[in-house]
Amino acid sequence: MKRQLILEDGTVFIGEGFGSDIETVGEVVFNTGMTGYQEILSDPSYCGQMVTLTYPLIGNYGINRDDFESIQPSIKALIVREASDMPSNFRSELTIDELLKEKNIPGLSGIDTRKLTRMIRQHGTLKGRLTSMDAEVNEVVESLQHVVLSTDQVQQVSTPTPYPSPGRGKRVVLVDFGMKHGILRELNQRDCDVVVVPYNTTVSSILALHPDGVMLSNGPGDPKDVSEAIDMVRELLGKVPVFGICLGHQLFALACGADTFKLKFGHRGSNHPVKEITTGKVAITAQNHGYTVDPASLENTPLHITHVALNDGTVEGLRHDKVPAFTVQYHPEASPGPEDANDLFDQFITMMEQFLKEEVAHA
Ligand SMILES: NC(=O)CC[C@H](N)C(=O)O
Repeated sequence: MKRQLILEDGTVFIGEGFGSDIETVGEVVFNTGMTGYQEILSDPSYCGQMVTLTYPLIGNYGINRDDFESIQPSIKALIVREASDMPSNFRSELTIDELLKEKNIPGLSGIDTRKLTRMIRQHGTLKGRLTSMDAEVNEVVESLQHVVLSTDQVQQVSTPTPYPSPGRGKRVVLVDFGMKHGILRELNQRDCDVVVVPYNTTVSSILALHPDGVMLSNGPGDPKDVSEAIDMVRELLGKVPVFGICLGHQLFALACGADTFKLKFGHRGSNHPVKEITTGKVAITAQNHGYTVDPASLENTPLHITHVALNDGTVEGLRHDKVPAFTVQYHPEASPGPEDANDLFDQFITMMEQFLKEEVAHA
């Protein structure tokens, strides 16, 4: 059935509906990955966003059991050029239409996603409503101009209670701001004894778990909306090694006195080159973020930049000068995307080992 995407600037895209037929409002963003739609649509960092994919054919290898990045996808809508209803892959169990119906997520296909992406690149991300053909465009545009998008996405996707993911190696408390499964997978692969905790866990509750290190996960929304986590990170620094990814990186920067701001249209894709400053080494990375750390705000902080984005020069990695803590804006857990930066998890293990040795030496 026909369905329309109405943007806050009055642009209307008419296409074919698939998935659920509910109406929805959200921030429209684009992702440039050529594959990885299953991981993208289940990445909790997209909570509250309608995602358009620039690659034209989506769903052609189906949906499988293994590639989800969360149990309950939280994207508002999926917007594609063509949704395949004839997937071909030995792992495929569902079509993309079947998955979106099951998860109550609406989809729109058959629109010019290149045009939509160019508009977002020109104007910045836009609010939009995906609705039936009955909706009156002027009324929707008027209402979109007043819509305030939610600011509690982390609360919506974080685990409500702690849970273990046992191992025999280093004890890592993983603070879940909307964690992708990939982060847990990387820690488990290194035999870490992981305890996943809610976003608003206090430092004393974290330390009561006797962690060797703390991981700050990725997550949706503006990092400034999670002020309790900023205070928590500040208090944690120096007591235990810290590694942060994406939202975790932004919270670390804010906790150390730096600032963040919203990019015009963000970085979302699987092929973003990032340079490590000390070695000059370039990694092709998976990214999904709308906010970034302001480099000018780092001046009077104990932080230095370790990585930069080669596309636009924005900050991609930070390290604390005095205590064991480092973070990256990109996704070393990949899923989807290249695994070039995977060794950051090994660096975290080394940092925890080093910290333990120093503690023993000082005891
Ligand atoms: N993937 C993430 O953790 C994203 C962080 C933050 N929500 C942003 O958009 O910048």
